[in-house]
Amino acid sequence: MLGVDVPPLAGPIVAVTHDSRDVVPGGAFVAINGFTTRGADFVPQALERGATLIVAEEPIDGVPTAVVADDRVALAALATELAGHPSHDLTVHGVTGTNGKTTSSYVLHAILTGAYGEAATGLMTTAEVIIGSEHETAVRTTGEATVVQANLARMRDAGVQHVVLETSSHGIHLHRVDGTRYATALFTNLTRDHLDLHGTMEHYYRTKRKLFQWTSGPKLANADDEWGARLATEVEGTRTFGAAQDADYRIEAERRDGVRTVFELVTPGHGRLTLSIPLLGDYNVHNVAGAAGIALELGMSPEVLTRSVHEMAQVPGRFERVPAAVDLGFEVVVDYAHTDVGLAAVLEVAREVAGDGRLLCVYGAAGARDRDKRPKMGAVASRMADVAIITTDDAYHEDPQDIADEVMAGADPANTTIVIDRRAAIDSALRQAQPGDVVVVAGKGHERVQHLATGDVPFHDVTVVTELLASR
Ligand SMILES: CC(=O)N[C@H]1[C@@H](OP(=O)(O)OP(=O)(O)OC[C@H]2O[C@@H](n3ccc(=O)[nH]c3=O)[C@H](O)[C@@H]2O)O[C@H](CO)[C@@H](O)[C@@H]1O[C@H](C)C(=O)N[C@@H](C)C(=O)N[C@H](CCC(=O)O)C(=O)O
Ligand SMILES: Nc1ncnc2c1ncn2[C@@H]1O[C@H](COP(=O)(O)OP(=O)(O)OP(=O)(O)O)[C@@H](O)[C@H]1O
Repeated sequence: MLGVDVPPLAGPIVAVTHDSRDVVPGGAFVAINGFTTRGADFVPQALERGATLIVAEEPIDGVPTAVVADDRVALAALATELAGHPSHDLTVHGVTGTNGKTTSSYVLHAILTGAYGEAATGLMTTAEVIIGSEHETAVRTTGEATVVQANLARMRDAGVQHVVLETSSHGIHLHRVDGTRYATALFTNLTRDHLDLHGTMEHYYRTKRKLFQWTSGPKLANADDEWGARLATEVEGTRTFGAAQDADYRIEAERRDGVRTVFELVTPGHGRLTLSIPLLGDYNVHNVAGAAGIALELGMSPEVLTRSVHEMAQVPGRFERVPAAVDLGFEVVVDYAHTDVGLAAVLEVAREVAGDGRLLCVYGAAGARDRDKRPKMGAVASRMADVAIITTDDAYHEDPQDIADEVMAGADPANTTIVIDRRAAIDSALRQAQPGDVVVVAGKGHERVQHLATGDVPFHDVTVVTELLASR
């Protein structure tokens, strides 16, 4: 299976992992040569925990080792074999791109659920893993191969038929989806990101292109994105969606209808469809158009498609409206925007919804990464919101006050204050909100934990907002 001779084994391998802390007796440990540490250093721990097979790129002194050309390829091969190649029994839909993967994945999942029923569908995204009616919080966008294969196997065993798999470029590049057979592929867009892993945009693009090269069935790329347009010319059988005149699935006549968006999708096989979606923002029209295109390419009826997107639930933590606020006459929106660009996008849509009302924004910058964006976020919030409250995001090992001060450096003190405690900051915004106003709580979206130097604490913005409103 690994293409190498393995040392004699006492019995069959019962499990595989790349993390010595997760080794079980009778399991295999793949010692990965990581970016920061060497898995080989943890072989003694793996053996202590009962590993009966050690796999590595180099022989390990004194330990019978199965030497492989690529440790991550081997990890995926073992994981896929142990899970029994579950993707071969499923229809797997891959969604990739820099932005919009999670939202597009939810839309496609909603359409597939509308067509085949909840029990027949599954989803793996940044926000959640869904197996039929069961929802679990996800850890990564695209988990390790062991996680991907185990989840696919659970879905197969539960009777799921269609799985939407959000596929990050890390997932592709680090072989987390090797062994997964994709039936369809959707590409949302490509913008500057993850260059620490890829080095160049060209490498980033080529990594995402692999998903399309692996997929035999329907493939759809965003014609309004230069990389998407290129993808359509480079991978045979790829069709396009977007507002571009030559897009196969063309977006037209987009308009906002309260807290919904209505648009027309001009399709190659079913003429002009009118879609009404509970999502706002031009980018979400693109996310729906791509997912709708895949569904139609699969042969789904336009009626099922139209009904499914009309009735779809909100996407967790992506412009998620908190119902409890609506009764009080204002809107509270929880969003995952955690960069200046993301914040500007969400505030632009929120401003439209607010109309003559005021826009209040609670936000913060994460610790331990990308300090440049902090003052930029401060500037965006001050410019676009009427009232801005800087608070703590995931501070990690940093002092939240230091981060807030750096955000404040770009903000206008005339409309910005700092409230370090996130619950108190949200409470302050809610207390100031009047009927007609919109409060945006940005940064953590679907997340349920806040990472602080003092430890992890449970924190879920939607829950906190709901609790605070209930206690009024
Ligand atoms: C940058 C990146 O992707 N890093 C991944 C990489 O880490 P690494 O090479 O630094 O690992 P390492 O710390 O050097 O450790 C080497 C090996 O020793 C093992 N080890 C380590 C300690 C120990 O006690 N025992 C042990 O066995 C580790 O499990 C690992 O196998 O290999 C690890 C094992 O495969 C991954 O867990 C890790 O993902 C980290 C956690 C991560 O944060 N990844 C993010 C960036 C990511 O993948 N994000 C994308 C989404 C991107 C997006 O679209 O926004 C995602 O799909 O989630
Ligand atoms: N098609 C799109 N184009 C540009 N921006 C988008 C698009 N879709 C969503 N966004 C923005 O990106 C944010 C994250 O959206 P989403 O979670 O769907 O993307 P993602 O690619 O899955 O990112 P992540 O994996 O970090 O969740 C949204 O809150 C929105 O501000």
